[in-house]
Amino acid sequence: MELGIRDWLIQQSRQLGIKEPTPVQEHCIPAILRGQDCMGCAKTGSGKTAAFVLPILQKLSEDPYGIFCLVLSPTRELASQIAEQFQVLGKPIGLKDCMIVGRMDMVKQALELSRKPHVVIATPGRLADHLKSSNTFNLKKIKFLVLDEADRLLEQGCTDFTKDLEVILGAIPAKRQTLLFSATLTDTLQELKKIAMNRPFFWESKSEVRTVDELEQRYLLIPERMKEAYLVHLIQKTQDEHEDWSIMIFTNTCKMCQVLNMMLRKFRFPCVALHSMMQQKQRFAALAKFKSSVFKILVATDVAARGLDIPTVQMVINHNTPGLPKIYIHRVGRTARAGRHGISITLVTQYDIHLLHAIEEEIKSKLKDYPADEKEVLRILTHVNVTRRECEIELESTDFDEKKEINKKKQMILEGKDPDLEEKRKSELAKIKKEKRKFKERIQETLEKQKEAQLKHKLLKRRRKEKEAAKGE
Ligand SMILES: Nc1ncnc2c1ncn2[C@@H]1O[C@H](COP(=O)(O)OP(=O)(O)OP(=O)(O)O)[C@@H](O)[C@H]1O
Repeated sequence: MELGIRDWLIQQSRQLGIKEPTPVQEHCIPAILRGQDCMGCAKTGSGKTAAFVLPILQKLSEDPYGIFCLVLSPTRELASQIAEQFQVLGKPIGLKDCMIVGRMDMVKQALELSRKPHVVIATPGRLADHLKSSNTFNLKKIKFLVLDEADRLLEQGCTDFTKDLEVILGAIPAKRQTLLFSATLTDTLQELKKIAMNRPFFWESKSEVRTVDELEQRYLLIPERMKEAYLVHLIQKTQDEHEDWSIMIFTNTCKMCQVLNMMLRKFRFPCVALHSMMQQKQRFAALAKFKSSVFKILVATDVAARGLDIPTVQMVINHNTPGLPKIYIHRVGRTARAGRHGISITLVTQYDIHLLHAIEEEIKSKLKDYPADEKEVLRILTHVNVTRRECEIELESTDFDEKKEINKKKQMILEGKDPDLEEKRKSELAKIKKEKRKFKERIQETLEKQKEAQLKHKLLKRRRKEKEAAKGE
């Protein structure tokens, strides 16, 4: 590499199969080494992680101290993956890293932080908790702040990181290098520019199409009640036709994820689930089993949509059409990475056609129809639907929904809210809304009655006039 990267790092990169730089690396690494802030927007699987890990390690090797760099990631699994890249590439300099993510032992983490690791890789919530509760470490001397999946960290999705980011940004020095990366930076560009304060070097891959050429993108227009039968059919077909295969299935809720996983297991498919209602240890274990091909199917919610790099994944199936094109881009980006081929199949019902159009408009490419064997799907339809229903009943008999409520309450407590008060507030709000709706309906009714009366009155008047006119004649 002619990018100013030292020999030891080049040697180390080779161990990861990194020989020639990808475009995002070619452009961003020199800028980072020059000391500039950097915003890199490049397609999924194009090597954005090494684009920041390599120059940071080089700078660290020139002046090693802790805590030198802070990396923020939206999910715990992605944080763990970034930590792995730092560990492999930073081995020759004896890199000390530390991962600070939620639902893992906080005391152990505090101890690790106090030992001044070179690099801290964290999810915002847990790091903010440590900053608020502990004085055994500080981030006042960090040289680098990295926001991986930067747009996700800034948007107000179901997990809102903005408050935690405020705490973190308040704890780090203003004089630092800020590096922001994602495959979808453009929506949040202005907010991101505020975080990268020193007129950042901005690099975006030029291609019009937002997904990679090696990805074959298909859709299947089907009725809602046939989704699972198609899913089973697609998996069976892949299993029959390929010796080496691996599929990621994305669903929209934790419950659906759990039901599909149970159902596919009943069909003896080797699959595991990954969603936010699982214990963190289970989550890491599920991912490890999928990565090592012990299980060939991962059924996941969008917690696995961004950043995860599992080279063996050949197929992504969207069990639901993503409501946001951005989510689609990240989901299908779990396959066809680093120049490999891959296929994505999105299940679209008659109610989701507008979503499909929005996706096509955003990615600047048309999805093609997938030719499925409908007869085969019809043959298994009843069996699949009965099995699915059985799994739903089975799940309902467990405390899955209850756990969800408990998790919600826990989250509220962490946010400093009183769950009971919140509950009351919600039900009162619902009551007020209901009353308002009733009031509106009553007004509507009265207006309609008035209109009707006016019409009747007009009609009578007209008839009377007509009668009088007739008499006059
Ligand atoms: N220069 C390179 N040559 C070959 N492979 C590379 C190179 N750089 C990175 N890779 C490999 O490409 C894969 C994808 O890289 P990475 O996970 O960094 O992608 P990404 O751009 O961050 O994707 P996403 O947007 O999905 O997070 C990894 O397995 C990585 O080891």
